[in-house]
Amino acid sequence: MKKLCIEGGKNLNGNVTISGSKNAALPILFMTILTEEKINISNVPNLKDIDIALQLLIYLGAKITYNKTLSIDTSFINVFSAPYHLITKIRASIWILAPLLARFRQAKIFLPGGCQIGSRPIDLHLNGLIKLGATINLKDNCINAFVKGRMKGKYILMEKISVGATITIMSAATLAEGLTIIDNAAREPEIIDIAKFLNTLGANIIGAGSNKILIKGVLKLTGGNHKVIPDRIETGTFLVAAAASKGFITCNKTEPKHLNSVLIKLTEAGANIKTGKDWIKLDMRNKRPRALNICTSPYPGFPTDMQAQFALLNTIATGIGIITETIFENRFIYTSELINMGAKIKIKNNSIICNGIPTLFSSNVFCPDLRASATLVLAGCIAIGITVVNQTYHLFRGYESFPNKLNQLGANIKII
Ligand SMILES: CC(=O)N[C@H]1[C@@H](OP(=O)(O)OP(=O)(O)OC[C@H]2O[C@@H](n3ccc(=O)[nH]c3=O)[C@H](O)[C@@H]2O)O[C@H](CO)[C@@H](O)[C@@H]1O
Ligand SMILES: C=C(OP(=O)(O)O)C(=O)O
Repeated sequence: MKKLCIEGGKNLNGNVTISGSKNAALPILFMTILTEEKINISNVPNLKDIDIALQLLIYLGAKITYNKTLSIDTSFINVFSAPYHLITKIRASIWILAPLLARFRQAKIFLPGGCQIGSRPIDLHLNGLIKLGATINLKDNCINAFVKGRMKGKYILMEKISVGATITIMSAATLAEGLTIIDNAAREPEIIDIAKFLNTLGANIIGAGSNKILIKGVLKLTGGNHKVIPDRIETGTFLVAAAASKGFITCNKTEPKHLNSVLIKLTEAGANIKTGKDWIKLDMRNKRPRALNICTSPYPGFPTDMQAQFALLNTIATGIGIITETIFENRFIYTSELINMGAKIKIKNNSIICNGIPTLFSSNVFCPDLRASATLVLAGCIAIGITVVNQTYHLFRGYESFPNKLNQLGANIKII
């Protein structure tokens, strides 16, 4: 596995172009199964997770070509089960289940993979499908699902807000008979993008972005074109890169509206922020951040996927900051690596208390998950000395050209 060797002590300054959203592109790719007609998708990020999703589609029989835009033709799909070695590599593979079930009335998949940041059950996905009429058997980590005829629209009250389960139910309900109402739905921008994509194909979805989504099932979807939204978590990560390194950055091709809660916290930390239609500028030159208190929550709250990056900001801030994680129960594994770099962090229940110090020192660190990987790379960029970042598999799952983009901002990262 690749390692990164980082010479630290750098200010990160300049312009960065934000890639398409991983967490919007992945479900959209699997939803191409819902139609027999050709679909063109642009702004798909070049990531390991996307490669795996495409391999899964190809395994099922899809024909895929790429020329700046991904063209996907799923009319040839004739396999309804997916292989263990692919499905278990990514969390997003769960989203193959509902489209197969909706179009072919059957699917067989293993439990999905993804970041090990908690137990991450899939009960809400499966219960949603069962409510819509599917029969599901779960045995030996394998899900066997089938349905007689079309699924039937229902009122579904989500007992917990889940991005993934909201997407599964939207997907199934699109081709179901009658009206489905998802109450207490996730409100993330990725959900809005998915609804926009499905509506382009002829679906009838309203309310995405609110906590109640109404889906009137249609018999068939057509083909169409879609451009994936910018990656708000990649944007937030680069803003933290500049804020933690006393830098000045412009993130281009992004969507400032999707980052409200993150921008509020960066401003509270002392950053000077300006936004335009598709750009965000952050200036933190000659300033140490002020420590922040943060509590993660579903959108529009502060994203759990930005928790680790902001913990890094607190490590070198003035004062004491408390970050509380409410979404995943095991998302602080990376803190031991930051402590090895000198950070003063204590874990108490689902919070980390950080006493800011002026600088971190280099170390040999190991990446436990995706956002932690990016955080440890940024820590290496600002620490004194040479940091070696090991286990970078997760980093390349979710960030396009991360070392290159950082090097263009003045970092010195070598892939070894
Ligand atoms: C590929 C992708 O888009 N991943 C994102 C997605 O993950 P993912 O879709 O897995 O996250 P969810 O929103 O579903 O999870 C939220 C909470 O609900 C729980 N839960 C979820 C499903 C279920 O059936 N039962 C259940 O109990 C989870 O364990 C977690 O505690 O949203 C998370 C929350 O914003 C992000 O951190 C991930 O980056
Ligand atoms: C947790 C994440 O990804 P996944 O759900 O794919 O594991 C993430 O994107 O931060």
